Amino acid sequence: MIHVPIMHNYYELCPDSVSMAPVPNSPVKVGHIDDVQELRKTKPRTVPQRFVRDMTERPTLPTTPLPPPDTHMPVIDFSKLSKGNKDEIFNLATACQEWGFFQVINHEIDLNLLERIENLSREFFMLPLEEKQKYPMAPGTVQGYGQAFVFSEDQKLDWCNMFALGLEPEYLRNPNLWPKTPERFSETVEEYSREIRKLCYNLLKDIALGLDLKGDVFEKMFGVSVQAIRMNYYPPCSRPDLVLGLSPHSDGSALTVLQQAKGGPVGLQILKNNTWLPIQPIPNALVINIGDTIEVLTNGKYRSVEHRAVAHEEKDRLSIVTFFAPSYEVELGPMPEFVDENHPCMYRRYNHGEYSKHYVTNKLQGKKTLDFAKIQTKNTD
Ligand SMILES: COC(=O)C(/C=C/C1=C(C)CCCC1(C)C)=C/O[C@H]1C=C(C)C(=O)O1
Ligand SMILES: O=C(O)CCC(=O)C(=O)O
Ligand SMILES: [Fe+2]
Repeated sequence: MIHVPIMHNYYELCPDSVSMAPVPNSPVKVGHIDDVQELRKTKPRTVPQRFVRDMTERPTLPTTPLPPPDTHMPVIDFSKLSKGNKDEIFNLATACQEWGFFQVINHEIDLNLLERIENLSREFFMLPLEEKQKYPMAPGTVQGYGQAFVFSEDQKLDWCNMFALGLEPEYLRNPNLWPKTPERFSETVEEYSREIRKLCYNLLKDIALGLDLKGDVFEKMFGVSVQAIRMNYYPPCSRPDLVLGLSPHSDGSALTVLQQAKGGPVGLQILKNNTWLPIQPIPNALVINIGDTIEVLTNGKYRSVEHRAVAHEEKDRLSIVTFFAPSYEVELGPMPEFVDENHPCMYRRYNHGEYSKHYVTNKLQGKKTLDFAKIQTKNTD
């Protein structure tokens, strides 16, 4: 039996993969990070320089009319998957291969639960700053209230406040970071997480079937899966054309589940055919995306797609994101089913705990984090 300590920061978060011992802290100098909600309260017409992106990074903002229908993210009907509908499994496989993203409707999660988590998340972000700062995200760490993925004083900041918690396995939890207000916050997070976990296992089963694998292959492989939740709050910004809500990245998970709060503006954009495509939310649907783990396991057949969030001039936006990943003890690499002479092995084998440590100790920068696992091919030009 392995005993894993309670982990409070990113160095401790991933124990040494061999000894499972925590590795010592390292101070990270990130400079002053303005709280964007507080900045917004002063309604500045200019945004602080630290949020202003270089020209090449500035967003293209959603235009009217909206993009044509063939650029709409696929919609998967979970009630059909539940009945074992082969056509829907095929649609899911196509969505994973061609988009890396899809929206799930009829997901069987109580809409009242989605509404409750949304309301409680919003209530949390609306608390006074001093209250939220009782659960601080320490510099360089990813849990608590603040800005994650900031590692230097000159790094540009996202126009976003985050609140994140590690949920499973138990050792990821830091009880000091679980808010006492709003009331029922913690119980609702627990209930929500159980439902999302079920959805993830079900989707992984259908993803496996769509790949001609056994339905339980991922569940068996993942061991005691890692699960984390992050609430992202994007206040309105007077210059959304200059800032990013969330920097471009792919998710280091196997699957990510994104709930976009009702009534919010379009904010999520995914990189498709080298163009940033805004995603129109479908009411009550959940957005699912393929993370780096599935890209590696399928040897790149299914890819984790780069995405980002943009801010809006007048409206705020709230998203609730679940990251679902294998146990940190699991060794990953392309499955033999996806490697042959036409599909050479593109990723090395590695320990997911090591990948996680690498992921959370580097800034979000497109798909750069996955270089950790890529086998570098020689450039013959
Ligand atoms: C953008 O992706 C993330 O923020 C993220 C972080 C997840 C985590 C927490 C918020 C707290 C507990 C640790 C954990 C790293 C899971 C993505 O999660 C992915 C990335 C890796 C790697 C992973 O295992 O899940
Ligand atoms: O808020 C969003 O739409 C995107 C969130 C996201 O990509 C993330 O938290 O990893
Ligand atoms: Fe993401």
